[in-house]
This record gives sequence, C-alpha cells and structure tokens, in this order.
Amino acid sequence: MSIASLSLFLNHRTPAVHNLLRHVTSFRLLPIAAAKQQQQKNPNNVSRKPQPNKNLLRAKQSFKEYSSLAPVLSLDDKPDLSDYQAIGTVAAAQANFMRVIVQSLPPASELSGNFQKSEEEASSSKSDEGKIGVELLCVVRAVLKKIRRRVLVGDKVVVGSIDWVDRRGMIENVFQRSSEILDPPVANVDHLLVLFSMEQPKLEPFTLTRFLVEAESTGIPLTLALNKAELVDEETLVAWKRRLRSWGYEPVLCSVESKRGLDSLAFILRDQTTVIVGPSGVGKSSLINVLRNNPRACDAAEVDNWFDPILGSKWFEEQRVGEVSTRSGRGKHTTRNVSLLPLSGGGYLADTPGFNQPSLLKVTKQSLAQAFPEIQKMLSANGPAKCAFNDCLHLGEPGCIVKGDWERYSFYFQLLDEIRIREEFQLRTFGTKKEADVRYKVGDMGVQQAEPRLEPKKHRRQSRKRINQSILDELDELDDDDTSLDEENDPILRALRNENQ
Ligand SMILES: Nc1nc2c(ncn2[C@@H]2O[C@H](COP(=O)(O)OP(=O)(O)OP(=O)(O)O)[C@@H](O)[C@H]2O)c(=O)[nH]1
Ligand SMILES: [Zn+2]
Repeated sequence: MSIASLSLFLNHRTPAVHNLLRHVTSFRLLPIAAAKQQQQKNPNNVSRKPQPNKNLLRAKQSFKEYSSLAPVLSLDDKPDLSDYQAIGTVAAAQANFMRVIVQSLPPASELSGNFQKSEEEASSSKSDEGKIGVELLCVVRAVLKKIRRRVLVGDKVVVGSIDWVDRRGMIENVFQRSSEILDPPVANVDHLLVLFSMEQPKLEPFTLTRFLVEAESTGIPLTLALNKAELVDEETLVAWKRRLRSWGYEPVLCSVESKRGLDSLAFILRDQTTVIVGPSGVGKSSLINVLRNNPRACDAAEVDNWFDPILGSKWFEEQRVGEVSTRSGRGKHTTRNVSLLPLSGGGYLADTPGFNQPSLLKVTKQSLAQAFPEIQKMLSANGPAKCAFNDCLHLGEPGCIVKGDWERYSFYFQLLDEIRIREEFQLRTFGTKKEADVRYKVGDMGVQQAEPRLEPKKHRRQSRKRINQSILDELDELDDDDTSLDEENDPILRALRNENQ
C-alpha cells in the first residue's frame, strides 16, 4: 500500500480511519513544516526533499545500535572474557535480581579478599575449573531490557562487571536457547522427569496419560519414575512395569522412603537440566531433597565443593515437603517462580508446583498422535506404508493403519475429543474462520434481500489493527527511503500542504 492509496480511506469515513489519518497527519506534518522552513532559509533549493521523521529515525537507529551491542550468542560462541566476566547459568529469578551460577574461579588476586571460601580451602579443594559453581547476584543490563531480550531461568549468560568479593554482577548477554518450556518458564531444559507415586495418591492411568502427553508435546526427552514403591507389593510393581512397557515407557521404580532407585535416578539426572513434573503429593520435593543430599549418588566431598553459594542465600535450600495450606487445602507450592537447584552430581533439577491437570494447550488434534508412543510405533512398523490420508486422526477410518487393539486407545479418543472442543471454542471466540459474506434479511413487504454481511465486531477489531500496522509499516518504509515520497502527486500531502499555507 502506498501513501497515495491512503486517500482511498477518505471514502470510507469510519471513525477509525479518521483517527488514523489524524495520526498520519501529525506524523507527516513535522517533516513538511521542516522542509518549508528549510525552503525559506534556502529559497534556491527548490527541489529539496522533505525530511524523514527524525524521532522515528532516531529510535530506529538506536534500536539497531543496541542490537549490535548485544548480538545473540550461539551456543558454541566462546567470547573473550576479562577477569571480571564469566559465563554462567541463571538459576533463579527474584524481583529484579537473577542468581547466576558461573562455572569459573575468580582471578587469584580476588581470592585473597574475604572470598567466602578460605584460601586454604580453595587451594586444597579439587579446584578444577568447571566443577565449581560460584553464585553471583546479578542485575540485567539495561540494553537487554531495551531490546526486549528476556532473560529466563535456565539461560546461559555472560556476566560482566563482576565484583568477586561482594558476589555481584551484571548480565551482559544471553546465549541462544536450545529449548524453552512455558509453564513454568525455563530455558535450555534437557530432560523432563515425570514423577508419579504408586499410592498416596494412587497411580491413575488417565491422569498419568495426561502428564505424559503434555511432557511429550514439548519434544524434550523424558523419564518416567514411580515413587513410594515401598507402599505396594512386588507383584503390583511388576504388573505396572509390564503395563507401562506396552505404553512405550520404561519406568524407574523408586522410593524416597526406602531409597530404592535413587542411584539410578541420580545417574540419569547428572549433568543435565531437568524439570520435574507430576501431581501434588507424589514426592517431587522429597525426591529433590534426597537427590541433592544423596551421599551415595557421588563422592560426598563433591557435594559442598561444586557449588559455592552467597552466604545467607536461601533459594537453593531444602524444598518444603508435604506442607498443605490449611486455608486453601492446596499445596503451598503456589508460586510460579522456579529455581534450578544444583544437584550434587552436577546438573540442575527444577521443581514445579504440583498441579493435577496439565492444560494440554500446546497439543492440537493433529499433534496428539505424536504424544502416543504406541501410535508412533504402529506408524513406523508399517515402514513406508502410511494412512490413506496425510492428516489422518487415526479414528479407525478406512485406510488408517492404526488399529484399536491397544490399552490407551480410549484415552486417545477422549483427549482428542477434549482438544477438538477446545479448538472449536477458540475458533468461536478468537477465530479467523470466515463466515459467509452475504446474509439474507427479510425487508419491507416481506421481500428477501441479500446484503453484505457486516464483519462481526471481533473481526473488525482485528482488521483495524492490521490496517494500523500496515500504515505504520508503510511509514517505516517511507522513512527508510524518502525518495519514494512523491509529494507533488500525492493528494493527501497536497491537501495537507494547502491547509498549512
Ligand atoms: N511413603 C512414602 N511417602 C513419601 C515418599 N516420598 C515422599 N513421601 C511423602 O509424600 C508427601 C508429599 O511429598 P512432597 O515431596 O511434598 O510431594 P510434592 O510432589 O512435592 O507435592 P507438591 O509440592 O504439592 O507438588 C510427604 O508427606 C512426603 O513425606 C515415599 O517414597 N514413600
Ligand atoms: Zn490413521
């Protein structure tokens, strides 16, 4: 759309367009007036082009400058670091502060200060770099906020202006994320641990399926673990194991109480960033606490050595276990703040507030099948043969190769139905589906008349926004290239000029 075609809007005298035009005139008036002033100062320079909007230009310029100040770092970038810079992981966010654990030692000159670890300790510990995580309390550099680069828990960051004594620093830049989950918001999650309990609460196949589907939909590798194994007999455990194997999962049976399976879990979690999910009360916090203090999980001496917190920091301490608010009857873990807790064997584990109904908002009718290993297995077992339709929902239509002889087929149906209802609701409420363009109205004398259907309100609002945006884009382009402004031939600009004379 050119600025000339804006004049077309003059024929549609809706208030929105008028407002927009008022906006546009105020945008354009400035350069025209400036050009006129210039002309008065310099009457010989008749063909001088109008100046682009200076403010807009300046804003754009500084945006470009800022972005170049903080280009996104790729994961294998190895920026040159000074003694007062380090690379670390954001472990927690609190108000305007981020707690960053950096994997490097302060320069020797700083160690002689009142660094928390005494010199003796520091030299006697296995101080191989990369093993010791030093906690720094950081703010985020203003430039990053200006260019709206969000810093999330889990982000790999460059910290600068480090005060190794007071343990302060400033996050200067963020590395590209390998993954990002939304609820809770965590970057660079390598692994999900889906935790359920055998009893208290009892293992329930449909709830488990919901959690598994939600976890599978992130595309992040997952491990399924079943806690409180000591509460049921071995036969029950074996039966569940067999059952879950048929779903496509190899569960880890564990018990915080009896310590069963904890070594296997510690081994699976080492050196990864894991988010633990599962219903309330299954033992997520208990498991985190025990894994962080499991002396058999690794060399006990390492537990204290690899992570060096700021004196008085509380965020990484024991997770509260089994506390239930007397008022709401829900777990007290209602906060959405998430922390990455350093594990004794390396890596991090993040607790999530217990919730019993994953939303499945990211799952669509089409993607649901990908969250069922059984379906994926049937599809791949058939080699190149595929369902008759590319977008087959595997509901037993003719030509579908997914048969109904598997345990969770009814769950698949049920979830598909739930997602279908949600998608239809979304379409009705925010939808973009076009209604018929014409409607019939019984007019005077009972004669049926066709008239163009007015767009429903929600649609109109959306298209206004679109118009708004395209005009702004247009102005942007004009500012990029002011030669495209054909002042003489533009009716609006001509009118404006006449008005201002
Ligand atoms: N019998 C038994 N009880 C356990 C075991 N692990 C944890 N519990 C108990 O289960 C209860 C709930 O544990 P939490 O760790 O708070 O569970 P959670 O999953 O973190 O719960 P939310 O914080 O509400 O999400 C507590 O009373 C724990 O002591 C276990 O292996 N066996
Ligand atoms: Zn099919």
